[in-house]
Order: sequence, then C-alpha cells, then structure tokens
Amino acid sequence: MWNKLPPEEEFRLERIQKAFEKRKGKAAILPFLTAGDPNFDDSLACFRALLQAGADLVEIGIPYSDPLADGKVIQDAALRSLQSGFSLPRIFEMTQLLRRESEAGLILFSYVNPVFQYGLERFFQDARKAGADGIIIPDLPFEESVDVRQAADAADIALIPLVTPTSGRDRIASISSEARGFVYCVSSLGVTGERVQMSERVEELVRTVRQSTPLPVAVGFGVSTPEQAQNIAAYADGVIVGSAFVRRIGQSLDQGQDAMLSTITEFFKELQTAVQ
Ligand SMILES: O=P(O)(O)OC[C@@H](O)[C@@H](O)c1c[nH]c2ccccc12
Repeated sequence: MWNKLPPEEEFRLERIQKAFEKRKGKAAILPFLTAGDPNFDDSLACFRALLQAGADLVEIGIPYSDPLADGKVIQDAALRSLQSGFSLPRIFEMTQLLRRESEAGLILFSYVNPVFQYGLERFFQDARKAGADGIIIPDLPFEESVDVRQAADAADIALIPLVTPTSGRDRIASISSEARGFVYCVSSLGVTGERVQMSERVEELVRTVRQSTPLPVAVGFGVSTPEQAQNIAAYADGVIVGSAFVRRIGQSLDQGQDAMLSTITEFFKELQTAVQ
C-alpha cells in the first residue's frame, strides 16, 4: 500500500488530490508546456491562460539541452526557451507568479541533470518556496530515486513516478506503492509527440497501477485530439497533453501573443469538453 506521509506533511500533496477531486469523477486535462517558450513573458501568459481556462493541474517543463525522451516539437521548444535566456532559477520565479494567482496543482517537470546541477536539497526547498506541488523526472530510475524522494518528501513536493507498458507487474507495484501525488502512465514507447493511434495497452497498465495505489492515475504521450482524450478519460483520472499544445505555440510565434493564447485556450476547452 502507499506509504502515506505523516499528516502534517500531506498538506501540499492534498492540493494535487484536491485538483483531481474537483473534477468530480471526470478526468482532468493536464497540459504540459515548456517554461520560457518562446520567452518568459509569453510563456507565463500561456500558463495563465490555461489556468484561467480551467486547467486544474499544469506541468511546467524545465527546458534542457539534451531532452532524450522528447520528440522534435518539445526539443524545439526547449531550444527556443534556452535561446531566449531561460535558466533554471526562472522556473521558480514563474511558479511563484502562478501560485499567487491559482490554487491549481503546479507540477514541475525536469530531467534529472538540471536538478542535480542545481543541488538536490536546494532545488526542492526552492520549489517548495515557489509553491510547486510536485515534480516529474522522467529519466530518474526508480532504483536510484531514494535520495530524490527523501529530498522531495522533506520539502512536501510530490515525486510523481512514471510507469510504461513494458514495466513488469512487480516493478509497477513497487513504483506505484512509493508514488506521491499521482502516477504517470506513459501510453507508448518512444519519445513524446502527437500520435494518430494511441496504444491499447495503456488501459491494462492503469488497471495494474490501481492495484497498488489509491492515488490518481494520469495517462500521457501522444494525445493529439479530443477523441483520444475522451477514450483515456473512460479509465484514467487525468490526461496529460504536451506536444499538441507546444506545437500550437510553435506555430503561432509570428502571430502575436493574443493568437498564441487563443489557440491553446481553444484547444484546452475542446479537450476539457470531450472529457466532461
Ligand atoms: O508530448 P506528449 O506526447 O503529449 O506527451 C506528454 C509530455 O509532453 C510531457 O508529459 C513530457 C514532456 N517531456 C517528457 C519526457 C518524458 C515523459 C513525459 C514528458
């Protein structure tokens, strides 16, 4: 069973639970955007627009120069962000600004390298001060995650694990039983990027995870249409969508911020309507 944190430390994890519970049994749409893409101000405006459109949780992606698990769309976004001068400390500045305006679940997303380069304890303490609720680190192997989970727990930041369709049942059980916040079920192998066809195996993966934790389960990777979101919403608590939002940002770079905000807001509302 889930190793529940002592009550006094659960308050931050509760914001994530509350965000899922707000959906009253409907799935939450969890947008991912690369922070700082295409620049700090436009990126902040994009996150604000999604929160104002009703996103209950957002993934705030820390741009990284070697995003091995990312497809071209998010790789290009990371490049735009880094070229605009975005650096890790600014993620806390952005998170703090969003926290001041919203009680939504703010989930940081980073590869493991930038976290260690910044300093493990310092990273999580600064994340806590900024008002973050959780973090996803896709290239942190479960076997090496004890120190990171301890640093995250000490700062009341939920270390949200990922499981994949090739993870064995025992591994899924151990990962899920140590999970905080929610469990991220990666729908398919390979890198992030919109897929025409979603894998059928992910529903079975969600069922397996639910045998080991009462926490919410979200599915991500490849979601590109409201119909795909609707199909996932039939069995998962959350639908994570990244590249489909990030592509829209990349395609509206020369149309001004208003066009950028309306395209992602419109898409969010289509997704949200599909999972009602
Ligand atoms: O972009 P997609 O296919 O919609 O997948 C979600 C994904 O963007 C986000 O959760 C994420 C961005 N980079 C990652 C790297 C690994 C796992 C997950 C991610």
